[in-house]
Formats: sequence, structure tokens, C-alpha cells
Amino acid sequence: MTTPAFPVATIVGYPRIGRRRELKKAIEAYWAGKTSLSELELTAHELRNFTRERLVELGLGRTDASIPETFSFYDQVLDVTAAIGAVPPRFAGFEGLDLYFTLARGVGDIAPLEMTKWFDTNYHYLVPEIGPDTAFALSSRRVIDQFLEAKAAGFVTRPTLVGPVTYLLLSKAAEGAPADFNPVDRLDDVVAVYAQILAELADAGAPWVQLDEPGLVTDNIDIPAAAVTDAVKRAYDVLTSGKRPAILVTSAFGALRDNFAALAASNVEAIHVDLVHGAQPAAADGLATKTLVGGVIDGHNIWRADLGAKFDQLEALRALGAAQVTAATATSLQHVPHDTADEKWQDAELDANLHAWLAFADQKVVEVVTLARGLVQGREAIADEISASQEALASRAAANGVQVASVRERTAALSESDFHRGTYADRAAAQEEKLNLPPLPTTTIGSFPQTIDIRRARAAHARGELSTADYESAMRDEIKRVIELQESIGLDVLVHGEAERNDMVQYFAELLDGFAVTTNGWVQSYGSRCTRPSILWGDVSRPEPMTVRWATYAQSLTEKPVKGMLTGPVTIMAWSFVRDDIPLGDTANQLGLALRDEVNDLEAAGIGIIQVDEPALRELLPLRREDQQAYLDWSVGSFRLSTAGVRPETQIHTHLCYSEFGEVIGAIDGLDADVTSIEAARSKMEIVPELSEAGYARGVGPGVYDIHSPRVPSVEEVTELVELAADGVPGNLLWINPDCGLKTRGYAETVPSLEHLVAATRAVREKIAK
Ligand SMILES: CN1c2c(nc(N)[nH]c2=O)NC[C@@H]1CNc1ccc(C(=O)N[C@@H](CCC(=O)N[C@@H](CCC(=O)N[C@@H](CCC(=O)O)C(=O)O)C(=O)O)C(=O)O)cc1
Ligand SMILES: N[C@@H](CCS)C(=O)O
Ligand SMILES: [Zn+2]
Repeated sequence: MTTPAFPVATIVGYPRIGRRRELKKAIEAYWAGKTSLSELELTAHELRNFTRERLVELGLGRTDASIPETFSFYDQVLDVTAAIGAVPPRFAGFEGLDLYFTLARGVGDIAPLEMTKWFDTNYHYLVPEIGPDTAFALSSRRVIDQFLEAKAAGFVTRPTLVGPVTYLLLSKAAEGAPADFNPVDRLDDVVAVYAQILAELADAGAPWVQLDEPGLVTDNIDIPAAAVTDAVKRAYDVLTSGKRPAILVTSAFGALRDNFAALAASNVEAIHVDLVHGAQPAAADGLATKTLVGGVIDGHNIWRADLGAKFDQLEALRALGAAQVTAATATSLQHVPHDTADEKWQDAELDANLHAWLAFADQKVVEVVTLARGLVQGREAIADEISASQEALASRAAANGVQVASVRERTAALSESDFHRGTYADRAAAQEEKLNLPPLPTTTIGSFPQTIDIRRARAAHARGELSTADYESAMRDEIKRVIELQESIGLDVLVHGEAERNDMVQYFAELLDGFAVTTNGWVQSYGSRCTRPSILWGDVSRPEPMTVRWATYAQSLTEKPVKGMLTGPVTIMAWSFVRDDIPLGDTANQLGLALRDEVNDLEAAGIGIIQVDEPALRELLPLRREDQQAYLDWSVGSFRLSTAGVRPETQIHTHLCYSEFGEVIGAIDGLDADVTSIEAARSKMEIVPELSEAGYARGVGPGVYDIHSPRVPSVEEVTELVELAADGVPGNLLWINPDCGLKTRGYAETVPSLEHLVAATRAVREKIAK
């Protein structure tokens, strides 16, 4: 076949939730039964066409396959599951988009697919369940239909799918599969369906297809690197042998290492390399006939690029001898907000600075288009743009607040003793005497349901329609209600419920110096849920206490202990856009100190238990083993810095969720918290033996209630989990709690679930006492 020209400028993917979260609103309205399927399809269709038009306006070509089709109703991995029909048997009877959403959300007793994070981002995908008997067949033609939809509107775009090797690397073995089974064993069967999709795309007239293979850059626990490379060779041998569009394989999140040579030797027509997170690849046989797509613009952070340095990288790529070098983003832009033009930052100086320093998705498309113009017309043609980008960087380095002497002096003066508390034995004795809790104390993780009323009140306050006094009074009423509810349910250690927090990271970013927050900077976290990652632009400090008045108000309402509730330094960083001008470890220590001040103030205000959440501890773990220890050192260190200033009798809790923590058990121990609550219900307490095998011997609260679905677990179910936990954890160390906070749940399921948790705990306590 004659290879069609590859566009000189492209992006790996683009945000799909909509500039004002139109898709989120449409999907949630459909789920709520407020709109029909055809209304949802219409909104999605309009959004896709709007996106295509916008990308053309920003400089991508209308008919040269430079626009990738990366729309998804929920998740790009789920899209492949639906396309190849890899549906676990428990979903039999569902069809079409309802099957798709049921896979994502479950219904009744049918558990959804598990959700886990996508590489080192804050995006979460749905984990396919693949067994030896999973039947694969082309089951959804959405990818083909969307290409035809674009064509009908006058575009020639580039259909995109998660590639087959990555899809299987990200899958888990279905329940009941033999212990030695790995989903990658099914590569040939899966590839056969991909081949069918490619043939249909060719029939539909698609010149190019994009297969995303970010899985090729990571170290996999179960599969040696050589076996992954072998899978790449097998898959792309088959996929390039039939009727098909030209194939672009993208990588993202790191270097392809040996997989680069394997792809170069294959018959794919274009290879994308991530030059932001990975080094320049070595020359490889086979490149002379291929396009090398240089992923030089960061799709995972929001800083404006130095276009001169990026252009140098593209020129260096030319030295590898590929037929063509083109410009692109390093990853999909789904991890950044749409457009800086949608923002107005509060103070004039910050507003001017951030508009000059930042590039959201639309600005990044323009950066790629500019670099591509340089590739075609020569560096001189983009000299003005290069100078402007370098001036912006220089202004950032010199701006007020970027380097704050008092913050630097404080971190420079840190010594080893700032990171240590006394021995756990002494602390435990002092805490037991002070807190006097029953065996198997019950607690929750922090948040209670964020009701529509709470969110409306906050939105009204933000619009200036509700005074600060009235807003705060509404939040205090909510706290009072939540304290009374917990007392009536019979929980032992209470929480204030976090009603006043829009988000567990953004809330703190709004109160700390060195951060900026956005109004419309939504980024999809999973499905219809979004966050607005804060922008960490300067040295961090805490101008005043952030949570003390809410915590002391809550504590004033009850005799029972109320936990102080903070988000830890690592999680604040993981869920914000971080600086690229100083090492992450330096920012972590700045945050550690700011939080230490808050922890100490909470203690001084009479709060005896303080929880510092680190759900993202695993998330920032580098994808390559060789980089992991250095990360663990600074991340664990910053947590310890935040918590080591308290007296022995003050009990420090931490909370972990959203990831599998098996790989970082040593780090959990290293946090040196007195009590660690950790997601465990869905995995049936898998983490409990892992912790004890690793020698963890402090308090632990493995989750006994899966808060990810509206299902109310029965007393018997919870009892079973409590007993399982009690088998693996000594009675004096075991805490009973849900998997995570309740902010995404409603009261209808929260109240009976917590009642069951308390009843189950009481039953097990009695058994143990006998
Ligand atoms: C625990 N997780 C979190 C991650 N990252 C964070 N930064 N925060 C997290 O909690 N990463 C890993 C996981 C991901 N999980 C989630 C879970 C839930 C959400 C979620 O519910 N997001 C909400 C938005 C939350 C928020 O910012 N709320 C604001 C604004 C609320 C809002 O939309 N207001 C409306 C007006 C209100 C109305 O009239 O109804 C508006 O502005 O239009 C607030 O409470 O003030 C979501 O809806 O997507 C995300 C990640
Ligand atoms: N304290 C937070 C932790 C979520 S990971 C909450 O309860 O929502
Ligand atoms: Zn959690």
C-alpha cells in the first residue's frame, strides 16, 4: 500500500468532558433518568463536532488525519472492552450504552469493573477482566461510526484505540483463571478483533489509525520486558499484514526502550515517542521508511514550553534518519484543562503572570502547530514565538513568590530529628491512656455525603449570592448534623464530615501561599467525575490556620474524639500541577512544613487524633524501578515532617486508597503513623497479610465497606470482613472503618451501611471477648 502523508502537527488526545463539563452533565442527567439515550447521543455528537472545529481553529488540519478521535463516554480502556466484547459473564443481558455504563458502575449486586489509575496520572480507567475462556468478537462499532460522523461533517480524522498490548497489560485475570494465566496469553485472539476493526476502518476510508501503547514504557511486575517486546512483535506483525489504514503507535509516559527497536523493525508506518518523560531513542533499523512523531509538548502538566528547547529536540530526532519527523504532544491532553482563556486569577499580578506562563490544552495545540511550522519552514520562521516563550520563562524565574527567602531558610534548616517521633511503644501507651477507646474502634475516613444542597450553597457563595457568614453557618449546621448522626449510629471516633471542602486538595491549595486555583480548569478523574487540579507555582507556606476552627467546632459538639483531617503533602502534589523548576522533594518539604504547622495547631487546640490522608502515595511512584527509591525517600520524609511535631499521646492516622499498595508496603511502614486506614473491602483484605508479612505492627483499619458503589453491605458481609481482618491483625491494633470517604455517596445508603458496620463490629467484639 502507498503510505498516506502523516500530518506534521498532531496531538495524542484532547479533553473530552467539554469546556463546561457538558458531557458530564449530559451523562449524569441520562443516568438520573432525566433525559433519553438519543438526547445523550445528540449532546455527544455536538461535542465531538465542536471539538473538531475547535482543533481546526487552533491550527490542526481538517482533512489530513491530524485530529485524533479520542472522545469517550466514560473511559478509553472500557471503549476497547466494549469494542472487542470482553464482557464478564455477570453482565449478560445488558446491551449497547447501557451495558457500557453498567460495566463502569455496576447495578444491584452486579459489581462494576475495578477502577485504577492510568499510569502516573490522576485519571482512572476500568480494568478489563480477561480469562482463558473470554470470548472476543467485534461488538461495538463506535470507533468506525465516529470516523464516519466526522467525515459526514467534512473532516478526515484519525480513529484512536488503546493498543492491544497495553490493553492486555492493563487487564487482570478473570476470577477463576488458573494461577499461571496472564491476560497477555490471549494476545492473538484480541489482535484478531483489532485486525477486523482496522479492516472496517480502511473500508470506511480512514487513512490513519492510532494505537496507544503507553503500557510499553513501564516495568511490569508479572511480565519480563523481553516478553512484552515479543508481544509487540507478534501483535504488530499481524496488524500490519491485513487490510488496514496506516498505523501510528503512540507511547507516552516514558521511553519505549527495546520496544522502540521492535516497532522500528515492524511494518507500522509511524512511531510516537515521548520526549518529555523519556530520553531520545537510539537509532534503530527500519526507521528510514517511517515517520517519527516527536512528543515534545507536555500533556501532563500546564507550563508553557521553551519552544527553542523543544525545537532542538525535534531536530535531534531528525538525526535518527526517519523518513519524516513531526511534532506532537508527549501524552494525550486529556490530563490538562481546556483553555487558559477561561480563567481569571484573583489578583492582577498573578493573573498576568499565569496567563503568560501557562499552556492548557488549546495553548499546547498552538505550541505543536508552531513547532511543526518550524519543521517545514525552518527555525527562523518561528523565531518570534521562540523568543516570546523564552521571555515568559525568564519572567517566571524572577517573579515575586516563586522563591521566598523565609521558606527556603526554613527547609534549609531542617535536621534529621524533625522527621522523627519517639518509639511507637511509648506513643501507643500514652495514646491508650489518653483516648481510652474500646477494642476494634469504629471510625469513618472523613467525608460525609456532599449533598446537592452543600454544593449549591458553595456555588451561591462563589457567585456572591450567599454571604460568607451565611455560607459558614450552613456548613456549621451540616457539621452538627453529621456529628449527631455519628453519635446516633454509635461510631467511636468521629469526623466533622468535610462539608466545607470542595475537594480534599483544592481546599488546601486555596488556603496556602504558592498555589493558584482555577474556575473552569476541570480535568476528568474518572467517568463523569472531574477535579480542578491546583497550580503549584511558587514556594509554599501557610499564612494562617486552615482547619482549626472547623475541627474545634466539631469537637465542641461531642464528648467523643473528633479526628482533625488534613491532606498530606504527597497527595496535594499528586493532584496538583507541580512546578518543573525545582525538585519535587523540595516542594514536598515546603508542604510538609506548612502542614506541620497545621498539625501542631490542631494539637494545641485540643484535637487528640489527627489524620493526614495520603491516598496518592502510590500514584506518584515512578514507573521505572530505578527511580522509585529516591521518590519513596522524599515522599515518606515529607509525610513524617508534617506529623513528627506532635506529642506522643497525639495519635496520627493516615489513609490510603485508590491504588494497590503491595508495591509500597515498606513506605507505608516508613510513614510511622499510629493508625493506617486502607482500602481493602473489594480485595477481601488482601492487604492485611501483606502488611503483617512486611513487619507492620501499628494500628490498621482495613476497609470493611466498599464505598465505591451505592450497595448497602449486609451485617453478615461486614462481619465476615471484620473477622477476616481480626484473623490477621491483633485485636488491640485493629480499627474498623469504610474503604474511603463517603463524599460520593448519598445518605440513603450511607446510614444503613454504617449501622451495619457498627453492628458487625459489636458482634465480633463480643465473640473476641468470650
Ligand atoms: C479521591 N479522589 C480525588 C482525586 N483528586 C482530587 N483532587 N480529589 C479527589 O477527591 N483523585 C483520585 C480520586 C478521584 N475521585 C474523585 C471522586 C469524586 C470526584 C468528584 O466528585 N468531583 C466532583 C467535583 C468536586 C468539586 O470540585 N466540587 C465543587 C464544585 C461542585 C460543582 O460542580 N458545582 C456546580 C454547582 C452546584 C450545583 O448547583 O449543583 C457547578 O460549579 O456547576 C464543590 O463542591 O464546591 C464532580 O462533580 O466531578 C472527583 C474525583
Ligand atoms: N478524608 C478524605 C479521604 C479521601 S481519600 C475523605 O474522607 O474523603
Ligand atoms: Zn480514600
